[in-house]
Amino acid sequence: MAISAPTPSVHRVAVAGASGRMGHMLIEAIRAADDCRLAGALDLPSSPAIGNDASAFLGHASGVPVTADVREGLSDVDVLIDFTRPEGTLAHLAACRELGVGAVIGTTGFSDAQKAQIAEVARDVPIVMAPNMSVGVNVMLRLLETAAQALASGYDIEVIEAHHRHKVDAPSGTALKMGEVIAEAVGRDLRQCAVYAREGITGERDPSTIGFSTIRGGDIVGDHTVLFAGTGERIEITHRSSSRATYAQGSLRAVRFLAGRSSGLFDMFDVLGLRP
Ligand SMILES: NC(=O)C1=CN([C@@H]2O[C@H](COP(=O)(O)OP(=O)(O)OC[C@H]3O[C@@H](n4cnc5c(N)ncnc54)[C@H](OP(=O)(O)O)[C@@H]3O)[C@@H](O)[C@H]2O)C=CC1
Ligand SMILES: O=C(O)C1=N[C@H](C(=O)O)C[C@H](O)C1
Repeated sequence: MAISAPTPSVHRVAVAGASGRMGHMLIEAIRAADDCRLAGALDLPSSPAIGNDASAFLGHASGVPVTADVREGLSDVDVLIDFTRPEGTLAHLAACRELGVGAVIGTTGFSDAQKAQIAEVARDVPIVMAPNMSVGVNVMLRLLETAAQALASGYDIEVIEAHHRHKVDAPSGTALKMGEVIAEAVGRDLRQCAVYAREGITGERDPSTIGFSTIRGGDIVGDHTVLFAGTGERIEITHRSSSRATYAQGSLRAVRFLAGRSSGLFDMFDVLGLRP
């Protein structure tokens, strides 16, 4: 990890997916932060927000128009925060690489090949990527490691997640990360042991599996429970988000973390000092 430019006092931040649920939350959080300034706002050409002031929804003028021109949107920027879709994030990252702009990636649903492309871009620009930017979820990931090591045999492990009706990927990126952390802690390979659906005559549960259940409905912001079900007892570890503000605040912590870094792929364990 190379150290380059001095840490700027005000971080110039662009937001991709500027009119999405997280885009709005991020623009609001940037406005409230003394050390960050909105410096770019990207959205799809089909978005009705194109050409409007990015903060118009707050009844405020930031002076930053929403644009579909990625290079224009990144022309005066230190870090891009991207909560969009995998194909959008990858297109934005190509421009970040060209322009030397860092990235905070919250988008979920990447394939392994797409994750490898992101790692490749991180050789040239600094990137924080995490399926969940909240402090609580990242602390829960550490708790899960401990619990899974202690409960590796005799306990059936199930990951249950619930999200709003608009979510397009399943299981959530957070649920998958929880599965990965648990699988590693108990010495299994998630690609071999994950069970994503059950229907019909499934047979008895294979104790080496990690099961996933997905609920979609209403305006649920994001709930994750990991169940360790033994004989005569069960442990449930749950995180519930009641506001997207935690994701936005975590993203701004990631922006600050990237200042002065010139390359490397990091996650929220690095940002929050939770790396073992
Ligand atoms: N890491 C974390 O902490 C969190 C991660 N997420 C993840 O962030 C992502 C976005 O979530 P959310 O804000 O709820 O979603 P929304 O659908 O509300 O917002 C997505 C935004 O991205 C735009 N967009 C869609 N496709 C593309 C594309 N191909 N290229 C560029 N822009 C695109 C949308 O434009 P349009 O509306 O015009 O389609 C919209 O502005 C999801 O992957 C979600 O799982 C969400 C919350 C927390
Ligand atoms: O789409 C969402 O809303 C969320 N997505 C992330 C995920 O897939 O884990 C994080 C959070 O749960 C909200």
